[in-house]
Amino acid sequence: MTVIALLGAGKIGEALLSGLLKGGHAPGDLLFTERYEDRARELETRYPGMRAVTVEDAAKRADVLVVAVKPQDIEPVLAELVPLLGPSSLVVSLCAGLPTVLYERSLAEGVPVVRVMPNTPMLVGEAMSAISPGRYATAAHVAVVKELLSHVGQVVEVPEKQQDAVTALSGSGPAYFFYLVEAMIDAGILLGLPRALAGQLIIQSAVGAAKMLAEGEDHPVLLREAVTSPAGTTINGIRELEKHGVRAALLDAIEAARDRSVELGREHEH
Ligand SMILES: NC(=O)C1=CN([C@@H]2O[C@H](COP(=O)(O)OP(=O)(O)OC[C@H]3O[C@@H](n4cnc5c(N)ncnc54)[C@H](OP(=O)(O)O)[C@@H]3O)[C@@H](O)[C@H]2O)C=CC1
Ligand SMILES: O=C(O)[C@@H]1CCC=N1
Repeated sequence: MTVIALLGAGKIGEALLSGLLKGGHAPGDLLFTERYEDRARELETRYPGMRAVTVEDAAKRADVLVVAVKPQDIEPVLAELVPLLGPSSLVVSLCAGLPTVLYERSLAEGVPVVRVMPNTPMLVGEAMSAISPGRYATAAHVAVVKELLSHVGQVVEVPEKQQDAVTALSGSGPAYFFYLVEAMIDAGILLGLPRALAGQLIIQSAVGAAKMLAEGEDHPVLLREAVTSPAGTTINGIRELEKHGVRAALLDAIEAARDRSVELGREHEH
């Protein structure tokens, strides 16, 4: 089985480890590095068989090194990796905004790098991951990464220049859905429903709507129209959403997220 080492096991790193375990990956083939002992012990306890290792060990033993630190923390990680990696290594970066060229400039010549933007639904095997090979990554490297990520959800390959937009849409996307659900549960509270009931009503509605969308039988516009009866309740709700500019707010929000991804890349240009 492919040995995977995660450099930085925070939220997305843990989601990947947990998703791979659920997908049948052997815990002994999953390694991770962590800055703090306490976090390392916490993960080892939560996922028996999985081991915290040093960066050196990770580089020696892993077929795939997955970088999952915050973009702001990348420099020391790269500095540690420089003497450890060569063309037979494979680096997968999950970091928002960081281009493959940043790695290629720092690491030894020929080290293959694949940039990936996943999302946290990896935890439940429903990730959307977009992958882009860097300069030294071959079709075989791409196939390895695709296979790996296919255990935790869907995978698409995109040109690297689309990764900032992808990050804004599917990388950050789950947060926007959670935010909407949270706001709708509050609306239930406003209308006098108990919180647990409001939660159940909205979450199951979200699951049902997501399933209809995923089955792809109809365009979202048609699905929405089918709920919107003439002179009914839904159109009154929609009028308020339009009045408050929710569509424009979503366009602006996702554009702002894209801009931040571009900025994160620029902050590490030099
Ligand atoms: N969260 C998400 O939904 C997504 C995140 N990403 C990307 O994944 C990366 C991680 O994000 P996220 O998981 O949210 O962030 P977290 O801060 O939760 O995770 C990063 C982890 O890396 C650890 N770390 C930092 N430096 C080192 C180091 N030198 N060696 C070992 N571990 C280190 C951090 O420790 P400490 O806590 O001590 O700082 C932390 O546990 C980011 O680059 C982000 O852009 C991509 C897609 C989705
Ligand atoms: O907020 C972030 O920067 C990360 C990248 C995509 C989702 N979370």
